[in-house]
Amino acid sequence: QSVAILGAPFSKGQKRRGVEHGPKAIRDAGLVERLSNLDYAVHDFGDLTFKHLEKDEHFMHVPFPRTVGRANQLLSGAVSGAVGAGHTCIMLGGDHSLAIGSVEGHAQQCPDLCLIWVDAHADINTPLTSPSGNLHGQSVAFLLKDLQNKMPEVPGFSWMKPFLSARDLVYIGLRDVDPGEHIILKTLGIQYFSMRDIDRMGIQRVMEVTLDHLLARKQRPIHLSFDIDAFDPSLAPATGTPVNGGLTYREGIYVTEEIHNTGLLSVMDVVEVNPTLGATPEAVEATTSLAVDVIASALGQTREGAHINDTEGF
Ligand SMILES: N[C@@H](CCCCC(O)O)C(=O)O
Ligand SMILES: [Mn+2]
Ligand SMILES: [Mn+2]
Ligand SMILES: [Mn+2]
Repeated sequence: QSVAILGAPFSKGQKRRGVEHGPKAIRDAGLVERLSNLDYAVHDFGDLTFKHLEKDEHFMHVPFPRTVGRANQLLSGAVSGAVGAGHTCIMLGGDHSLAIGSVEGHAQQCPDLCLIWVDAHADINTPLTSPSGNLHGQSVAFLLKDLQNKMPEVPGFSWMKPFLSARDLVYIGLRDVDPGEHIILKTLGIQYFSMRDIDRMGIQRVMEVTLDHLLARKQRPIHLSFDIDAFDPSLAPATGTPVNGGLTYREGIYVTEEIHNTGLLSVMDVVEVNPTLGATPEAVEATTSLAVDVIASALGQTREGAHINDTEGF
């Protein structure tokens, strides 16, 4: 069992400073040690170096399209390489625009992958529907084949083409969806579980239906794209777009335990941790240690404990 850690210190998918410090903050919360204790061979590939392109005019109201596109092209190669080398890959953001490169690179190795998007937001705006222009709210639109007749050619993204089918995607945690996103979710018939659905069904049933929807026909690699703002802001305050009424700690851990138990997790993104946005050092620490907890849970840490055969003293 080997896990590769890839840091992606990148923030240009949105306008707030600080999210580029996410990878270091998550590492400083003890990620490598926690994973080593789980019996993984941990390969920390360090942080990617992203170039800020000089001339990078807006595309419509979309800022930094070429910088974001280039960053994702670089990340795609790194994720493809890590997966190709046989590692389970943990991508540390950085803002959620990084999922474009992460999922694309994963799909180069695993074209039949399925995507579980855990987030308060759908991140499925096109440049034409986006209220902000920020690319971290448009990531999924760049991945979906079903949206291509609705997507303009955005400068910086000519290196990729959409590969994902709407039926291979499930959302968990939605509670702040724009009108343009809602019509896309409905029109494409995308399977989603909003916070209301979680309230009605309970997280156990949500995971049952999610994994059945994605895996019943055929077992295949899972890409888990986990936006820390899926959690309630009381648990993850140090993030750029907090929304009240999010996942409890136990719901988030249950999601990752169930994904681990499929044995199919191949790449996990953990994004939108912004250590400069915590009101106190304790708020930052709560957010970064939560990120480490969900990664450890996705990689097999269990709440009931675990042992190896010749456990000490028994
Ligand atoms: N839907 C909003 C907010 C996106 C939030 C991005 C990330 O935190 O999920 C937008 O498109 O600007
Ligand atoms: Mn900074
Ligand atoms: Mn997101
Ligand atoms: Mn979000």
